[in-house]
Amino acid sequence: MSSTAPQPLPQHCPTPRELDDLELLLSGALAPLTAYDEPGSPVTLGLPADLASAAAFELVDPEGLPLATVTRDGGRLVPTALATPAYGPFRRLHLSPAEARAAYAGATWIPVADALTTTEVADLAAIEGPKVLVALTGHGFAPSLSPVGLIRATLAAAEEIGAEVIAVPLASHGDTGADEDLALQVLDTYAADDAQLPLRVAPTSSTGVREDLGAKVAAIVDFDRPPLDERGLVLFFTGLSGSGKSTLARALVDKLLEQGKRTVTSLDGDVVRRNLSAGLTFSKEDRETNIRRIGWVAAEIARHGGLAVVSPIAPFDSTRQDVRRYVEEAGGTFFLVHVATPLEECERRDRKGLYAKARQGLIPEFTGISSPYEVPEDADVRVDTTGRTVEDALADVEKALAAAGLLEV
Ligand SMILES: Nc1ncnc2c1ncn2[C@@H]1O[C@H](COP(=O)(O)OS(=O)(=O)O)[C@@H](OP(=O)(O)O)[C@H]1O
Ligand SMILES: Nc1ncnc2c1ncn2[C@@H]1O[C@H](COP(=O)(O)OP(=O)(O)O)[C@@H](O)[C@H]1O
Repeated sequence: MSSTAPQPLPQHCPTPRELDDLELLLSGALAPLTAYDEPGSPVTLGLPADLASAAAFELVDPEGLPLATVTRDGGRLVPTALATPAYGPFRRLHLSPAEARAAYAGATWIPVADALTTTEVADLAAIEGPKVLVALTGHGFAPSLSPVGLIRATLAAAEEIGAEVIAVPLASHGDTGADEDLALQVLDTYAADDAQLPLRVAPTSSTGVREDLGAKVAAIVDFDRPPLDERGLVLFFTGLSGSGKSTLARALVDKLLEQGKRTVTSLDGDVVRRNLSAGLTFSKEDRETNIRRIGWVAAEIARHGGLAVVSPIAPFDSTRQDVRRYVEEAGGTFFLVHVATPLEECERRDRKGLYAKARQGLIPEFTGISSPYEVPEDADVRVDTTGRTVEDALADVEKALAAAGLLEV
């Protein structure tokens, strides 16, 4: 007897940008777009190689909840809703165009992509009739505030204006022109024939903290985006084995603890491999897993305004970029220190005798010998420790941190 049980569809968890797109495709907010990968549209879906030719698959959220099935129609990837996420702050404000029109038809529709100033609040309060502030909370669209910060700031302004607030997670697609066009299209869908105002803030500009904010809005902005030197910070030391990462990181951590201004979490490469990453090898895949784990923990520390000092080899550029993204998405600052001590000096030091073993072929895939190290081109500071004292080399890092307004040691 042959089994005829249907095979479950393969699953894929999209990026935060693609998840925002999914919500708007399904709610009708991106009309006339109803699918990913329409010709000429920035609303695309990246798929792993194993799904590149799958006829159908499921999109799941990061917790594994199936949100939609996707089928192919020519080159288009057409989603059909399975579930609507019921969680997330201010979910009740995520109205589809149909829901929003049922509630607020006849209003003036006002897109908001940053905290509103007192002048803007006064101008908007002077507009006659009902008003709806449309907070554009999608991934990367309003980069000066987090999505929840933007909604909180908009709600505070709305109280003074006498307006309603809805949240529309329109994401940035990395192209200002395309972003503005999509914003216009989305607003047209919500406003239909009602009055609407143009978008005031260039969507992808990081405007920093705006001047002239009312007290309530300013307090929300301060909480959401504290000054640089109070924000979460991840100091990421990368470099060859023996370059001096741990020594510099440890010296810095000690100074910070003596100073007593901030709490510090240290995630040293060797130490992490004995606990968080126990059992991982030095294959490319396992190294990437190791660095992403470190990055994930460091980003959570940054989310709470903490300071994490991490010092793995982290030989691959793309994984370092992933960590930068995790940290920045958590509202923290990522600061990359390349401990650029040359291989010859690291090998001369050979503190643990590993280079000698690697040269004899006793340790496979050894960084710098039989496994690559991709030199970072995005380092905030580069330090070659050859012939220098620890204090002297560390001073370069401290100067760069101070110059960036991040930390005074
Ligand atoms: N094959 C191979 N290649 C490189 N390094 C090796 C290897 N095997 C063991 N070790 C020891 O492990 C430490 C590096 O671990 P990391 O977690 O920092 O490496 S990675 O970021 O995952 O590439 C590294 O420690 P550090 O000297 O502190 O860098 C080495 O002591
Ligand atoms: N200026 C310097 N900064 C950091 N380490 C130095 C310096 N000069 C010499 N060293 C020595 O280099 C070695 C670096 O080892 P370590 O800090 O464990 O490197 P890594 O963590 O990159 O593997 C230590 O023995 C340290 O004493």
